[in-house]
Amino acid sequence: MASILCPSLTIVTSYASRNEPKLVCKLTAVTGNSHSPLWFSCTRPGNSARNHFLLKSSNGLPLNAVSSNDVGLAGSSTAKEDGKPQPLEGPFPFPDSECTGSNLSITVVGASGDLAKKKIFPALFALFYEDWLPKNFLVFGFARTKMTDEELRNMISKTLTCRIDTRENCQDKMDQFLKRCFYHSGQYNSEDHFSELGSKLREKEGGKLSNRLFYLSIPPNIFVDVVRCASLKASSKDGWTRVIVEKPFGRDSESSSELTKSLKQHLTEDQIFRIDHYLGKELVENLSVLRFSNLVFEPLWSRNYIRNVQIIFSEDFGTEGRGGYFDHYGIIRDIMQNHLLQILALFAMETPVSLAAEDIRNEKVKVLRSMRPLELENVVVGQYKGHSKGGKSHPAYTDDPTVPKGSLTPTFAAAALFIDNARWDGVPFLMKAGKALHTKRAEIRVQFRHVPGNLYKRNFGTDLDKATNELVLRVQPDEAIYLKINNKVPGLGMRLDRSDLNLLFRARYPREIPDAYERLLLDAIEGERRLFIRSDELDAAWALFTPLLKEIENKKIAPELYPYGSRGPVGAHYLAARHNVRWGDLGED
Ligand SMILES: NC(=O)C1=CN([C@@H]2O[C@H](COP(=O)(O)OP(=O)(O)OC[C@H]3O[C@@H](n4cnc5c(N)ncnc54)[C@H](OP(=O)(O)O)[C@@H]3O)[C@@H](O)[C@H]2O)C=CC1
Ligand SMILES: O=C1O[C@H](COP(=O)(O)O)[C@@H](O)[C@H](O)[C@H]1O
Repeated sequence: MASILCPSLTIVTSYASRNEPKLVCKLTAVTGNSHSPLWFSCTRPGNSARNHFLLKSSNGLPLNAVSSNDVGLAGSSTAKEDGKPQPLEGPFPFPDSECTGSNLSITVVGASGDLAKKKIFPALFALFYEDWLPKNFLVFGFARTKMTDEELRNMISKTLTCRIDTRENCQDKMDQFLKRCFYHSGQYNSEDHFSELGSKLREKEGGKLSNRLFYLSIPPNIFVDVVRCASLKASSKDGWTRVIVEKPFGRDSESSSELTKSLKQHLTEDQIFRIDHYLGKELVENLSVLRFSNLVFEPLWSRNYIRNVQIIFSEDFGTEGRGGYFDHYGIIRDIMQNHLLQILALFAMETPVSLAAEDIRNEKVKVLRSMRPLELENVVVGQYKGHSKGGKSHPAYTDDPTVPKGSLTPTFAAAALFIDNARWDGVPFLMKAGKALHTKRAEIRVQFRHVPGNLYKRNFGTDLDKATNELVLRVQPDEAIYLKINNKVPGLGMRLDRSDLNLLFRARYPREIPDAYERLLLDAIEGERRLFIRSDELDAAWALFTPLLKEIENKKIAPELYPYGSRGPVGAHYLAARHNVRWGDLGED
């Protein structure tokens, strides 16, 4: 029995959040302005647990409703400056509901590129596969490369995968998905070509109300052209238009604010979704849950109990194939200024007023603005050199033909940062990021202070640091949260040992963890901005790093060379030692 009473009852798009149990759908029926919650069984013919309508977004706003912030382009928006959720006032449009038959069109600009193939199309398919996309959706690829729809489908099909636990209908689902994929070839700065795209979108949308999402998976020098052409010629006339922008968002404060200014000539801030895919990673989402929903952590979350925090990123491969891009940016811009700094801000923020996007982003900005300017003496830079191991030889960074000979661009950096506020005064936040290291890993390590007057002091030997508790959030691979504690070795003597209280996600939750791009695409579709970067966050992040980057470049600081596949430059250890810190990842492979 289908129990969605669509046309006869005006139902606000207040959907059960994707984070809530899916078997119960809470619908809000509206008569005039009053909201009367109703409980519906969401059974549909041939239903499965995943076939439910998703009836409330996680920020409490009507899911997929066209917010007044979204409609139209710059100038026509009535967005409130503080970005607070708008009060719920009827009547509400239902742009993505089955009730209105409205349409969602997603255009991947740069569809022929690496990121599109590797991440975006597979993430869209995964969302479709798991029934997260609205009933009427279209995917368009746009790029200069000449391709037919069929060729695009063929290209995409090579990277689609199904969730392990529900493999049965995989091929069917792929076929259904690919039928919704189309391609248009054009120049990125041609209004005519975007006008053609707009016509094709209209034709496929079949006159339904349309919401349009553009994903800019292209080099940054063409962002503004695309936004101009798309907003003039291919934006939605009756629904929302949103644009996901990939990093890099400039390479310093000036270029970043120039980019923001140019984008805002065509879009309102609420239409711009600046993506940082680390914010979409499962364990980064879990950081706030761990802290704010467990009594045992939040009281310890300050200088009173935390000795230092380490945010570590390493890759066991070099810039293979991306040397040209990378040399213009370097590891500080590529990883630290965005991914690691975003994690730091989430880690260190005060409790937000609510989980609403603006409340969280307000707190993150405060952290970024409280940070002490980064000094060169608190930074170590490195670059990998060629190395042979086990009969295999690995090239140096400067062996990459797309990298200028003699390049000083860092492929490794370590930094000590400080937040000059009451909670974190004096606590070193150490960051380390590097390519071509011995392992691939991203983690957050929290080292706690020594136990005052520790009764077991003499059982630890001379190195009390080794006996302090350490909390580790392993973002990847093998997502885990573990806490290092001290315990007694069983037996008649009193020997102490260190063990892990270990939540290994793969063991506890056998289901595959969604890719970060799935979460972020879905959020953009839902209009949930919590995991996207607001322009003032971006300004604060650049304000912190720009003077340091300029100093490194002006002074032509030579990076310390480290062998491909090693643990990076020793300078990183001296830096940590100067702040009485020992890198927590040293003892682990
Ligand atoms: N690849 C990755 O893992 C990651 C990428 N990013 C960011 O995502 C965006 C896309 O990345 P990626 O897919 O690797 O980029 P690509 O270099 O693969 O470029 C994407 C597409 O843009 C077009 N293009 C490339 N260079 C130019 C140019 N100079 N002028 C005009 N068009 C060009 C090409 O399409 P065509 O020739 O058909 O028009 C290409 O297929 C970039 O901003 C990147 O920084 C961010 C994180 C990770
Ligand atoms: O943004 C980037 O991220 C990737 C690493 O992403 P991950 O999800 O695979 O950890 C990095 O390789 C790339 O240089 C950088 O631009």
